Amino acid sequence: MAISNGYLKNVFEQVQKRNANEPEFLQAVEEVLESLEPVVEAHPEYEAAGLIERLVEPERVIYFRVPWVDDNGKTQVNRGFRVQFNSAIGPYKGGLRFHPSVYQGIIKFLGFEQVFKNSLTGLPIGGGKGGSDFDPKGKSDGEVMRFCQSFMTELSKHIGADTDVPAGDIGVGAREIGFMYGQYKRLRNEFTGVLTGKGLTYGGSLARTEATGFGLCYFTEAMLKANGKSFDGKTVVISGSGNVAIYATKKATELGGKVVALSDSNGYIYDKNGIDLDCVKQIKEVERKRIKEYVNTHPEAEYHEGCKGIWTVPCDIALPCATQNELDEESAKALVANNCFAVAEGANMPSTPEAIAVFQSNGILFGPAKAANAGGVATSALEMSQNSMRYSWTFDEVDAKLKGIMEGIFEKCDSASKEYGKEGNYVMGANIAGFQKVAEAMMAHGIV
Ligand SMILES: NC(=O)C1=CN([C@@H]2O[C@H](COP(=O)(O)OP(=O)(O)OC[C@H]3O[C@@H](n4cnc5c(N)ncnc54)[C@H](O)[C@@H]3O)[C@@H](O)[C@H]2O)C=CC1
Ligand SMILES: O=C(O)CCC(=O)C(=O)O
Repeated sequence: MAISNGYLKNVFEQVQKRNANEPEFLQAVEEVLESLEPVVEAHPEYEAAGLIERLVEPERVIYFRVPWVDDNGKTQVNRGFRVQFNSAIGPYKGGLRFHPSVYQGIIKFLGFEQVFKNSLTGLPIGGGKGGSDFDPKGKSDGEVMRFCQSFMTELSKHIGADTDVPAGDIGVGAREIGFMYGQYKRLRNEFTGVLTGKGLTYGGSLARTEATGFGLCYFTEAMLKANGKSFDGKTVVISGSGNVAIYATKKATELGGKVVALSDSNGYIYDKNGIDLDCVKQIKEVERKRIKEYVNTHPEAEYHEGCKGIWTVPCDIALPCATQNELDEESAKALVANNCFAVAEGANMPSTPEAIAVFQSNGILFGPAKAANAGGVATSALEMSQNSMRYSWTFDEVDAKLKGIMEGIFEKCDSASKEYGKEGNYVMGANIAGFQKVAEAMMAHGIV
């Protein structure tokens, strides 16, 4: 599909010119603008207000030096970013990613997607994202701490509980959030909900750790139910083995599915008996080792080098939970050939546009990331609410709210797809439903 509406086409050409070296950002913008054609045609006032031109431009991009000293006494310098994309409906909200592949284009694509995702949750949160090209892999706890302290020393000038509330993403888990929170508190002398994903002893929410993976399964369950299907007795393949993949595995199993494969950036494991999640958690969360360790204690399982091969494992339901563009056209065709009937994205933008086209033309139920993985940020917003109230809900209370939010998101995607004559196209549904609230707020605020 290409953009045919003249106004949107012009805007996209301008975006291409201005961001020529940021292919991931262009990919994310193009998909949204394609979806918005019927909405923009129904609302000529958006063009008059330059709404789409403003929507594709971040409100603010912060780029900073992060110097730190390694265990050998050598000074290292990384790049830090925070993209405050859109605050029309609430304070900027979105994770921080620490990975060597991070550059401005990755953070901009993530920040842009976050705007629509956060809107879909129905909660008052705007969109932002940040991170660094720092690689926590192979670093000591002391090195990670010194990096996090340096990163927060600059970031603290730009964030706040009512301004911008970062959280985790790839490479940023409980350890990193703890170090950053400690530094923020020390610099500002404030105990405040400035980060989410915090530890339970200092303001974190129960169920935030599980939320993205659980939420993905709640969304998928709602999508399956609306189409007369369920997880029960189904074979499931999940890529990644980090926070999202681990808790998606847990919930998919609780819902009756059998998860037979997981991966990391080196390769994938296949266990026909169903993945032993305690073993994966020990390898990934405690020992911080590679997924191939799994076969040492599970000789009946297989390990294969290279992460792309995971999509050739026969399954009914596929949940990509690793990283952007990990599932390409060839992988999508392999899933179709093996009779996979549903794909839902736990990672951000894991399927290439060509892969999505394969799913859609083969009638595969497809839950796009903005909708399907919104459970993490939704629960972060619940953490913000609990921090403001100086109160903590129980695990079951948070989990029940999360489930309700994910079912609500599916409903929004489904009804927007129907309203615009594209029933079952949840990509369009998510983009349109996420856009509507942001657009109305931006129109109300005038040209800002
Ligand atoms: N943590 C959260 O709450 C949320 C995360 N996400 C997205 O979910 C994805 C995963 O994030 P987390 O689980 O939080 O990160 P994580 O750092 O806990 O885990 C990432 C996992 O993906 C693996 N990985 C990285 N590149 C890979 C590749 N090319 N092939 C296979 N595996 C690969 C890593 O080895 C690691 O196991 C990312 O796209 C992130 O943006 C989306 C919504 C919320
Ligand atoms: O919990 C959050 O604020 C952010 C989660 C996130 O980074 C995401 O939704 O991609």
